[in-house]
Amino acid sequence: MPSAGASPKRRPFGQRLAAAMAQHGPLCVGIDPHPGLLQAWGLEDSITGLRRFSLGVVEALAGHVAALKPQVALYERHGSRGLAVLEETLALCAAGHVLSIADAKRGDIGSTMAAYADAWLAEGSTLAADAVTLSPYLGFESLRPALDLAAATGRGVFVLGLTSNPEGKSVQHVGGATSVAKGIIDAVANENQDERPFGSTGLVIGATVGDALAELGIDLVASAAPILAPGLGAQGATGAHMKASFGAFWPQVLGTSSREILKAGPDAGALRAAASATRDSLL
Ligand SMILES: O=C(O)c1cc(=O)[nH]c(=O)n1[C@@H]1O[C@H](COP(=O)(O)O)[C@@H](O)[C@H]1O
Repeated sequence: MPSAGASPKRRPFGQRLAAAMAQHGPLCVGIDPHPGLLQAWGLEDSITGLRRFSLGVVEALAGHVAALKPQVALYERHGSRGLAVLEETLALCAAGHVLSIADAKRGDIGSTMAAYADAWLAEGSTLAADAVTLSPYLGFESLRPALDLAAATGRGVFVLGLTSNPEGKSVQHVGGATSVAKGIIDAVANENQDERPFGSTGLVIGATVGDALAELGIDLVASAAPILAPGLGAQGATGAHMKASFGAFWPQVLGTSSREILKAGPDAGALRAAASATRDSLL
């Protein structure tokens, strides 16, 4: 069983991420083993294919990018053996000294949230990553067990603020100048007080949000949050779009792209070249 009370053995996630971004540039590569990508790599949609794909991505990119982000759903669809491959993938990230972000998008009532926190953030959990994505739409405070455990173990979280999908607006933009998303971003700012360059409570703001930050009057500098920005590549956003959308908040932004880079595999050199080209578009 994971041990929630263990003392931290590592620097806070926000500091470790800032160092990784300074060393490798502001790119995270998502590990999204879609059936079509497995096929394109010459692999079966099976546990063996999932394992070869996942370990191949980590082996190719550890030491070359700031972070890797396995998409948990694509392991869950293979059942318990898929989760075992995810555990192996996270362990290989740790061994390769590349930060891991488990894209699990967890969010539940507080008592259940504590169990999710144990899975993704506790010492001794085989699923623990350096950070996990969380959904705050049961109320930001419902995330408290995960926020507290991340702080205790030197891990981080990325809380959904403005998501990259077009449907997100129907919830997140509600309220205009006092939007639902702004309330979440203010709550994140409260978690990161006095932490610079940024704290360990991050935000997800889609690379595809266009003018939404300006329209909603959102100040990301005040949040002191690292910003995970998906939507780059396969969802249509480019580095130029992102720089226009984020403006003065750019130093906080960690772009993340999955399919656009993964389709360059399985050759490790081709994967690295695709990641480098995307990273360079963010510099
Ligand atoms: O939390 C995420 O990473 C996420 C949030 C969001 O708003 N939009 C979004 O696309 N994502 C994830 O980022 C990845 C994007 O994959 P690509 O579109 O292939 O680059 C997927 O795993 C999504 O689940």
